[in-house]
Amino acid sequence: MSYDLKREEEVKEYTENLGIEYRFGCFKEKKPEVCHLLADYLEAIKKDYKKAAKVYKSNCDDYNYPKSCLKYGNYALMGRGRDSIDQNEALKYFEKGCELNEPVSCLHAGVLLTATGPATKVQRDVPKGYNYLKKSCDQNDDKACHYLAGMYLAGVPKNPKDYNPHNPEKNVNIDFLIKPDMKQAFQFAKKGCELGNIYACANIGIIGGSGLDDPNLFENPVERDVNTPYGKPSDVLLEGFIKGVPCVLLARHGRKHQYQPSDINYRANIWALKQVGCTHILATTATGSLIHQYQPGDLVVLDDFIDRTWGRACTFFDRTEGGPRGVCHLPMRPAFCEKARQALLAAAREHGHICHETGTAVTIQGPRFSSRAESLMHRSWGGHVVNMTTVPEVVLAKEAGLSYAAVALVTDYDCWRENEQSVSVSEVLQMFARNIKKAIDVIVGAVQILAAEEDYTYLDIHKELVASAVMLKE
Ligand SMILES: CSC[C@H]1O[C@H](OP(=O)(O)O)[C@H](O)[C@@H]1O
Ligand SMILES: Nc1ncnc2[nH]cnc12
Repeated sequence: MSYDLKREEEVKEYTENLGIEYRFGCFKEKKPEVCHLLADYLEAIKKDYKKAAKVYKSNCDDYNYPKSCLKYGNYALMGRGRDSIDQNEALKYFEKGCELNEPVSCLHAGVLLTATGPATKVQRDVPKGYNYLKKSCDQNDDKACHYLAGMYLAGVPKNPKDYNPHNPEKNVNIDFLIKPDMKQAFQFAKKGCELGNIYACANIGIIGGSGLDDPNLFENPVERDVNTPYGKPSDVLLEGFIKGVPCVLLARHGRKHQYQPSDINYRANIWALKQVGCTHILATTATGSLIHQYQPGDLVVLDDFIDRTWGRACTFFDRTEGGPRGVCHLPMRPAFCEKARQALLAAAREHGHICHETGTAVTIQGPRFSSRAESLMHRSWGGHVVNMTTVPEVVLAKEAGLSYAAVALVTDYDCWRENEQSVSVSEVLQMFARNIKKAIDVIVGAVQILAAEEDYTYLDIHKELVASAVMLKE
């Protein structure tokens, strides 16, 4: 029989019949999956939580139906369909659901057994709770993986009262049931992220340029030696957390600054960061100023570039084995991700650093600096700063569908000003060293801002743009 669900009477008749069918399947045919549907029906259509609770409970007790155990556990936790809240009763049902391999039950059992605080009525049992959480994460529950990452990140103290959440250095001598372990934390966060939990992701790649080749951004970083279809990146990746956000650090020129700008494997650098799960890249770059107003020591959040490089591999779409297929004609306006740019700017402002909102970088081939005539020409073209690395890095990050932005530190006035010495390496490095704190403040602040963002749709837009730019003739 078919129903016209636009007509009220027919909707009523349909739902009544549904109830009859479910009752029959549950009580007469004794089918646990139908009993669960009946309880859902009582809950959602009839809003009869007492009856729903009864059906979930008996379907768990008598038929061992895992989803009903989870549901009844939730009812006990919320006091729904019952006279009161009972965390221990909830735990009993979550544990049973977990033993029946229901991953969300494992998550809830694990959280109840490991949680602390005045509202907790369950006897804390961290090893047992850990096993439940691990089982849940192994069964691909993203929240359990994220929760485990948090446990390893901060460590789980034997006595929560000993723990100082505001001053982690004070915790080094306390007893831990689970010791802080960045490697484990990162692995769980990464899995949570791969399973689609954006809070576990916010995997931000940081490319440190000249002067920031080997910064001490993480406690206990984990080194990862990776390879890509395009070869090796400039150095190992350093994985760790910045204030709880999983990040990956890469030295653009290598940690010993062993690669000059045109020898950097930009493709491998970007691919490697994407490969380990980065959704964003924040980069630093030391730059010469091409205008009076941008003074040495200032920061500039780049918003455009002029490409004066040659011979650098500047696309992933070149039929490399393991790389993408097709021909990619990517629009370059805007060149940088506006969200990431705004995060850098906001972080600079928060710290009170002078930071220019926009800037066009002229990227020269190097390794030599510009001649005076070139410098004057770059000025006349509308360039604001000059460096040697933004191209093709920004282009490749965009092709990879990543959110990329760069903060430039002005280190010199290049060589266009009358009666002034030309730029030199020592000037660049000295200036960067004097201002390194600014660059670090901005990166660390932007990481926090980007990770707190709840709407990640802009990342989909980056990916869609790439997809729409590819001509596939295969
Ligand atoms: C060390 S002077 C020139 C060098 O500095 C800049 O490096 P990075 O962009 O990696 O910070 C500039 O682009 C040149 O590569
Ligand atoms: N003047 C300059 N030209 C090119 N790259 C630079 N990096 C820092 N200063 C620079």
